[in-house]
Amino acid sequence: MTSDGAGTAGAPAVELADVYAGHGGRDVLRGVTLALPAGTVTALVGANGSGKSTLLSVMAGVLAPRTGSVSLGTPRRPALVVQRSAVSDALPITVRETVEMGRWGLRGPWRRLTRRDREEVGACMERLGVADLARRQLGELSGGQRQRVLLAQGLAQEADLLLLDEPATGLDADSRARIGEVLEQERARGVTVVHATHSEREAARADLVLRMRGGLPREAGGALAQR
Ligand SMILES: Nc1ncnc2c1ncn2[C@@H]1O[C@H](COP(=O)(O)OP(=O)(O)OP(=O)(O)O)[C@@H](O)[C@H]1O
Repeated sequence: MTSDGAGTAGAPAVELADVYAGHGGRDVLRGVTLALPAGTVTALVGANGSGKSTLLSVMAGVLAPRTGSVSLGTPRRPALVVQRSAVSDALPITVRETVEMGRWGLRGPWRRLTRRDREEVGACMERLGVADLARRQLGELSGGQRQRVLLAQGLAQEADLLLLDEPATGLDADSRARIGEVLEQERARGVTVVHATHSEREAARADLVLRMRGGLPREAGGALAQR
């Protein structure tokens, strides 16, 4: 796979070179080479099990490639927002505490949050429409509410690279629209966004579409489809 737009929209935010990676000794990604331009939105599409989450984990640095290299164009850590099903219902934690955890990478877990941290946490909850749930336990929320809280936590990290695993799957129309707006806002701020999706409509709004098949992103959506 190549990303023809890499030279036109600035330096790559993330580059993979001949990456093989997987789980339990079985490769899911098989020779992935790509460069995603900074400040763009990329949609990752493909069937269940095609490797979208695996690719996001490799970009986030939480899954090491067996071979090949991953380089990020920014010294700041990327923010990875996992699917809500990957987070235990049993965690005794409130919505506000969950979003505050997004600041730990900036402050460290045991340091008091600053006023600016608290303001940013509040702003992120507002953006995702979960501010009125701040005192509720994460485990007692609906799936869609929890997904929005996890995205708020991702935003609170103020990362340059935002990696989202199906952020809008299973959400109602209003919530999907809200998340679409948030992705646009992040892009306008210069953040590079990569999101896995099963929605062709959501994918059509992205600058670049990568279709996972056979362990490779097979298609670049006709190079970088500038909007
Ligand atoms: N932690 C794990 N341990 C073992 N195998 C895994 C693990 N995570 C994923 N896999 C396997 O890796 C393959 C790719 O999974 P991955 O979750 O990356 O696909 P996906 O495209 O994100 O799927 P979906 O659309 O269902 O979320 C699948 O065969 C899956 O069973």
